[in-house]
Amino acid sequence: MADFYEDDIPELIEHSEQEKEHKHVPLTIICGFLGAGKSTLLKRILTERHGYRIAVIMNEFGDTADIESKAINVSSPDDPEGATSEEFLELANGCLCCSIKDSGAAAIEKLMEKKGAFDHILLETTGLADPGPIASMFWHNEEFASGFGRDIALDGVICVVDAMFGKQQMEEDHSSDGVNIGESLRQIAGSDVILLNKVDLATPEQLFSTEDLIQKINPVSPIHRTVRGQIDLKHLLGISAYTKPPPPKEPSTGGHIHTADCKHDHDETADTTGSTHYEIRGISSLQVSCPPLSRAQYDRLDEWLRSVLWENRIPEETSEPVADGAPSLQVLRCKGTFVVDGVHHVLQGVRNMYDISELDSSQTMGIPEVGKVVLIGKGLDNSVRRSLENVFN
Ligand SMILES: Nc1nc2c(ncn2[C@@H]2O[C@H](COP(=O)(O)OP(=O)(O)OP(=O)(O)O)[C@@H](O)[C@H]2O)c(=O)[nH]1
Repeated sequence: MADFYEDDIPELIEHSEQEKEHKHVPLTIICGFLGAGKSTLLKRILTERHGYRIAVIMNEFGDTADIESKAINVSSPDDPEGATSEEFLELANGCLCCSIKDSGAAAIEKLMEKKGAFDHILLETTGLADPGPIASMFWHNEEFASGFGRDIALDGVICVVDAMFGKQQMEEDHSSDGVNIGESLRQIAGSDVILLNKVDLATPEQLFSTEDLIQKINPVSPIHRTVRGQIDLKHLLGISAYTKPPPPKEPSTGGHIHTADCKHDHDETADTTGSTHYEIRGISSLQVSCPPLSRAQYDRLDEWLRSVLWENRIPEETSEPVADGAPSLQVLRCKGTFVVDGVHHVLQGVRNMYDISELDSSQTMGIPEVGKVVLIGKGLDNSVRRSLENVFN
């Protein structure tokens, strides 16, 4: 799959009224660390009675050369051995299992011919570690959206993390050398929900320290502790992560709230504005409070985002800072909510695409006037934080 950074600068997307009314099938991407429990989660979804009609695509996506055939034996009364699950298999619980030896795009095209037989698509990205390019494809890719993709809407990205080995996997990620961002870190950064799975095998200290690390990388996405992927599907499906404001941060299941009394490390700096900055192995996250904005400040914020997301530089810098051939400032994911002239807005971004939409008053209950902007990526140091804060001054 082509590197998104090599593509031309995209246009900010405008949505027509007709497009807004078009009924889409939501799609959820599942990524996760090796052996973390992705297949176990999918098998559970395919075999349990949950009342959802879900189509699951189990395949390596986007790689037509060497497609991994994923052996999940899904049995049903008609097919006790799961022998025919390599094509389409309609299961007793209403799920549609789609495990075809074909490119992911073709699989989805075939699936969409059965539109109406299911109401949600789950896509497992087995061999493809970084969910970002796939999320970009389903989210506002004009070329894709003019084909069968126009019937699909990206609902969210889920990352399954091994509670026992996840921290070690992140710390040993060899590609996180300061220039390239490690794959496991990209998965955490690009996800909207994180399942900390296999908690039955981990010690309380392992759970806390792994959650702590995940939160440093991605401070906005909820973390749920699971055993064999057991979780109410309402936390995974229908979350509208790309249209709704980021959820208020809840403590992970298990209830660990970070305080000054914590025994484990918090490599974070906080200032009086409520901004926080975390950094680990080449990837960092930046969270900046956003006061109610005037129209002029909003325009400045839009300009700032274009500079950072499209040109990999803050406006104060005249050229893109480069480290060993790669931009030293790169944003993988951004989210935000803020008020402009009394109207709530939501910012969503995947790599260098972003979208700012207005919320109507029915959606703004409980959302505070003081908003926030969260960026996750590389090179998000104090100069970036100060530059963003200047926009609000
Ligand atoms: N004890 C325990 N074992 C689990 C849990 N979840 C999954 N497993 C086991 O862990 C192993 C790996 O699980 P999979 O679901 O195959 O993991 P995966 O992420 O699909 O693996 P890859 O596709 O190879 O990356 C299997 O033997 C599962 O039975 C859990 O919560 N607790």
